[in-house]
Amino acid sequence: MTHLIEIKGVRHAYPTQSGPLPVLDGLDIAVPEGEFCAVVGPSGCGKSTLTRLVAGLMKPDAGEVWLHGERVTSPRSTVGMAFQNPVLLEWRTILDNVILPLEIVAPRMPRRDRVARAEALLDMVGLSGFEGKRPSELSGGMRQRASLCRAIVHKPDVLIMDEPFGALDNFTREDLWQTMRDLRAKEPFTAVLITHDLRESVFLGDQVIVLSGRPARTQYVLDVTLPADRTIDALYTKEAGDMLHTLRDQIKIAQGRETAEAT
Ligand SMILES: Nc1ncnc2c1ncn2[C@@H]1O[C@H](COP(=O)(O)OP(=O)(O)OP(=O)(O)O)[C@@H](O)[C@H]1O
Repeated sequence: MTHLIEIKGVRHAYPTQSGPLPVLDGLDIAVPEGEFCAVVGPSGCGKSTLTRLVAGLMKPDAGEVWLHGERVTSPRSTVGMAFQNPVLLEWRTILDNVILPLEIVAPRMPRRDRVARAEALLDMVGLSGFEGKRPSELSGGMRQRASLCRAIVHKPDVLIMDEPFGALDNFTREDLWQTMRDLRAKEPFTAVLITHDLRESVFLGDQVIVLSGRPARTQYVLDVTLPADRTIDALYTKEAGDMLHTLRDQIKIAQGRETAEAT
C-alpha cells in the first residue's frame, strides 16, 4: 500500500532554559493516500509539534518524515493547513481570502480560473452568495468553512488541521464534520486532524492514532470501521460506542491514570 505520509521513529526535544524538553519519542504514523488520520492524546503531549514536522516547518532531532515518497526537510507548498483560529484577512473578501494560496503557489494561473476554483469550493461548503463579504461579516462556523476552502484550494497533497472545530459550539461543529465528509467525497484529499474530541475523531477518521503522554509515542492505532458515508447517527451505534470506549481507555492510559496491563 502507498503511504502518502510516513513518520518513522521520530524523536524531538525543545531546548528550554532548564534543559531539553523531550516532546516526541518514537512516533510512527503511516497514512495511505486519500485517508483521514485523526490524532488524539493528552494535552501538551506534542500533537501540534507533529503537525509542524509534517508541514516541514521544523526538523526532528531523529527519525524521518516522508510525504509522497520525498523526505520532508523544509516547508512544503503541497501542504494545506487549517487551525482553530481561521486567521482570514479582514481587508480581503471571502473569495480573495480563499484565492490567496493560488496567488502564491500558481502565480501564472489566470484570475478567472482562480475565481472559478474558489467559487466551486465555496459552493460545496454552502457559502455561495458570501464571496464578496468580509470575514467579520460571517459567523465563526462560516469563517471556518472558508478557511477549509482556502486550505485545499491549491489541491495540496495533504491537509493538516490543528483543532479546526475546537472553538465552535456543538451543533456548528457537527455541521462542519458533515461538510468535511461531503467535501472529501467530492475533492479527495489525505488529511491529518489533531483533535481533543473523540467523537470527532471517530466521525472523521479512517484511523485514529492515540499518542501517549509526553514524550509522545504512538500508543494505539484504531481502524474506524464505520462506512465512509457515515451520518451523525452512526456515532450512536454500538459499534461506534465500543470504539469511543476503547479510545477513552487509551487516553486514560496515556494520561497515566491506568496502566496498559490493567485494561
Ligand atoms: N518552541 C517551543 N519551545 C519550547 N517548548 C515548546 C515549544 N513548542 C512547544 N513546546 C512545549 O512542547 C510540549 C508539546 O507542545 P505541543 O503544542 O506540540 O502539544 P499539544 O499536544 O499540541 O498541546 P495541546 O493539546 O495543549 O494543544 C508542550 O509542553 C509545550 O509547552
